[in-house]
Amino acid sequence: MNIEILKCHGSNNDFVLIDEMTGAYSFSEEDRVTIAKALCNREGIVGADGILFVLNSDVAEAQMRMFNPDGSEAEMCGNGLRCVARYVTEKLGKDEVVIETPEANLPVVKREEMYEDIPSFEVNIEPVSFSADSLPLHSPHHIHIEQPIPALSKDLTFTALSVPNPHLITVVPEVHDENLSWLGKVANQDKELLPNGVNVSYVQPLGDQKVFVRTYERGVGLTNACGTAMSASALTTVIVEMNQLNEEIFVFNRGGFVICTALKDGDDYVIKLRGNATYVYSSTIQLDVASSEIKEVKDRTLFEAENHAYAKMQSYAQEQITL
Ligand SMILES: N[C@H](CCC[C@H](N)C(=O)O)C(=O)O
Repeated sequence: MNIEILKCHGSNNDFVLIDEMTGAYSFSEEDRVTIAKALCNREGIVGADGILFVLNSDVAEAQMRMFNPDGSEAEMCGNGLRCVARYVTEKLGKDEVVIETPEANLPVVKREEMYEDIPSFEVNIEPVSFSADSLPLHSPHHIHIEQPIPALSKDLTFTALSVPNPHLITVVPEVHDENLSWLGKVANQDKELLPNGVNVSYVQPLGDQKVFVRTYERGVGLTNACGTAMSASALTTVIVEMNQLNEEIFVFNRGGFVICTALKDGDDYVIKLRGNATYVYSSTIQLDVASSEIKEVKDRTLFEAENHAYAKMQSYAQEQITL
């Protein structure tokens, strides 16, 4: 089958967006898993941290379904939702729409530039829960805020929350990728402790309302950035009184930076995630579902200007981390 693809990214957490609103495709659930594994494969011709299927919705302007490279479907994807927000708002000629996701219909809005020539999109990250059952995390504690998890580490403490995909957050003085990789693998292998797996993030404080976040993503591994993890990390820094509620928190990552704001609505938290939604290229892929073989059947259309602009924003972000 031929599939039109749009390669895009949020903070260099990159995705393949496939528009099903046109009715051109009728993917089975098996097709979605095959497409995710084939197109995300970094040894293949495309390579990505996930697939964003954009579908029609009965309850919102569009629906997003996100699949990890291992074929698993995630409840939510923050960087991906910004890319879908840009795609749907531009397609419908609106600045604000609602996107249906598995556990919530989320408002998304086009915001002003956050860096020279980088328009920003702001999305709601919710529902948020600190209940261990919401991940699920099988633990003697109902709530984990800076609590040890002996099965994972003898000296780190963790905050557990779902947004609504599952996250473990730990604050560290310095980020070491090899330690995080090991921790992420152990956490995602222990199906007794975390039956649905988990995204694991290190948070390094950088000063007032500024953090660096590095994430080992469930179903992927280490990525440049994880939108839901950066949001969960920002909220965690508020809960542990490192940063302020209702104030912008600049979350730096390997791929750039985003701006998170944690808000409280009664007993519920919601996190506003604001960041880029950059297009890299569009193309047409021919996929043989039986063999999972893919080949490109059209020359790529490159979005060179916006990638040039984004490269400048990314080097600005790298400078902030080393300051
Ligand atoms: N790996 C994540 C899904 C993608 C989330 C991430 N790319 C984001 O931007 O939030 C999970 O399985 O929960």
